[in-house]
Amino acid sequence: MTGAGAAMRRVLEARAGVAPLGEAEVDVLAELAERVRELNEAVVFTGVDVDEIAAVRDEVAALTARLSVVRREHPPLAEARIGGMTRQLASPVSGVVNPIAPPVHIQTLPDGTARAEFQIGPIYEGPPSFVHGGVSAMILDQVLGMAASANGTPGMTATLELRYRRPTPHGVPLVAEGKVTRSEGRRTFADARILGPDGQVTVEATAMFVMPMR
Ligand SMILES: CCCCCCCCCCCC(=O)SCCNC(=O)CCNC(=O)[C@H](O)C(C)(C)COP(=O)(O)OP(=O)(O)OC[C@H]1O[C@@H](n2cnc3c(N)ncnc32)[C@H](O)[C@@H]1OP(=O)(O)O
Repeated sequence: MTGAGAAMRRVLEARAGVAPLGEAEVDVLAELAERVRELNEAVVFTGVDVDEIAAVRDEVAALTARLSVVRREHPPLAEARIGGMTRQLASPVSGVVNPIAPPVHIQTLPDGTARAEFQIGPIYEGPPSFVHGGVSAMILDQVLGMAASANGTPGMTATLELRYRRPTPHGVPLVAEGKVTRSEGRRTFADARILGPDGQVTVEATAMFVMPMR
């Protein structure tokens, strides 16, 4: 087997026998990830002296060693179900147990819209006081992908076109929403956007998803 479809099928088969995380485990890992997000921001913004930074560095290394005593072979794609959708716990965008995820909690509505109300912290800054354009793209890709999945036509992102209309501020409430516009065979097209706190569109996106065959 070759291609993305075959590769993903192989991985899914390998993971098929792995028990999903229980809710208690998800909850405590999500709390740990939240503490690490706070740590990430503290690292970026700390003003303590060099000796204190070195001491914290060593403590963090010791904590990493403790967690690594037992290591999973695959990221936890726990199949806890919310609103009929599989939760991607380790997603770098929406995964609650992934400390590099903002995270953005995306819900799918009965009309097929994927929607998230979220806030981006200052460590995702690109231009001063605004969200990095790549971070906006990442969030929109995930929203679009979830809309495609909710439509019953999931796929790999084949194209993603962004139009940055206005800068997206960080540290304020934002909304991302997307919906499938049409589906043709293995191809699904969807539109999405990010809205600022004033309700104005900051970024628009159009994507095409292709369900891989090979
Ligand atoms: C579970 C909970 C929630 C889940 C929610 C999940 C959300 C996840 C969101 C993030 C998703 C990602 O990051 S995905 C990762 C980033 N994307 C990738 O890595 C994709 C890499 N590319 C690929 O693997 C491949 O190129 C594919 C799968 C896109 C297409 O390969 P393929 O399966 O062989 O398809 P192929 O026969 O070539 O093409 C099929 C049809 O689509 C057209 N087509 C294919 N690619 C393109 C293209 N880039 N631009 C235009 N058209 C294209 C072809 O012309 C053809 O049209 P016709 O001849 O039929 O007319």
